[in-house]
Amino acid sequence: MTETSAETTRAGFAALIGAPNAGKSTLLNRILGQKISIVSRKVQTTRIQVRGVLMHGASQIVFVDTPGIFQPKRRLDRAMVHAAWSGAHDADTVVLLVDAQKGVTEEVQRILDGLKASGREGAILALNKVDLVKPDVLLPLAEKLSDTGLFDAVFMISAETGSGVGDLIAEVARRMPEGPYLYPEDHLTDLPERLIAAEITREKIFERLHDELPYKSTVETEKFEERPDGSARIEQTIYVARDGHKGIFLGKGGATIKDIGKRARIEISEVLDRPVHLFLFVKVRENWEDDPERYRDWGLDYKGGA
Ligand SMILES: Nc1nc2c(ncn2[C@@H]2O[C@H](COP(=O)(O)OP(=O)(O)OP(=O)(O)O)[C@@H](O)[C@H]2O)c(=O)[nH]1
Repeated sequence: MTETSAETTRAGFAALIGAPNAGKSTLLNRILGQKISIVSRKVQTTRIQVRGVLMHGASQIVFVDTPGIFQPKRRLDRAMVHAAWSGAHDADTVVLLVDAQKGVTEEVQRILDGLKASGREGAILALNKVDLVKPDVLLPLAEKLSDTGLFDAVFMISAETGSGVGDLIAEVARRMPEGPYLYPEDHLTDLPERLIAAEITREKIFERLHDELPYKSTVETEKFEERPDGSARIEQTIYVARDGHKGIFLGKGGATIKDIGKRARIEISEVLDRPVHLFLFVKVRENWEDDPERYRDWGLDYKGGA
């Protein structure tokens, strides 16, 4: 090696895997200290692999936030699960996040089986949401999971409060392979800003509308213009599956869409760190879930869902 710097640099990929709602997005947002991955109380809100880059000492960790792994039924679901597993497969380190309150559910068991089948050893186990459970529940759960032989480190964390997260990061950093940095040091995410903006609007839709409707819609940033005054002009379309859904998204006198737009604009402007003018449109596009183009936009493999 011709390394001349005093300290050896390390860089690699860490995949966060877990059942839907385990807290992957919350953890990633806490680690990176900025909102980049959509968080919602509803399951399966992460459709794309969001990468965040963290510098920790001389280590650069590229985090991959995978869609929750669940039993897939529809094509889109299958593509998401496929993306989650390939994220884990390509990573240098895998962190399995388990909701300590729920314990080893059927979904968790399926992931354990998948990990075992992949032949991967030495994953990191992070028992999350420890703020919600008593210590006497945690220890037996940690033991039960350790007995699988799949993990060589266990952490008890709360992605919500940050407790234990520092130790987890230090361990991930330690496991990164030696090598040059993969991204510039100040690089936070390789998600293009237009995609971040679309994810934020999608999150506001989830907050404002309930039941199945948000799942049956998608948001795309159609135009993203930097203006001379330093602000950004963003046009987004919310695609809905049926004409009947359009009215619900618009609301009485356009009240619903206005509210979604206002909340989204405030947050997009915060995250992008400049004033934002946001224009939202609602359009019907039947079968948007079966359009290969959309899958590419989300970083998913259309055939992965075949
Ligand atoms: N009390 C508590 N709640 C948490 C913690 N971590 C996550 N949550 C909550 O759990 C819910 C799910 O969190 P997400 O981060 O969206 O979960 P996810 O694993 O990314 O979910 P998918 O996108 O569906 O795969 C949210 O309501 C979070 O606020 C924690 O440590 N403590």
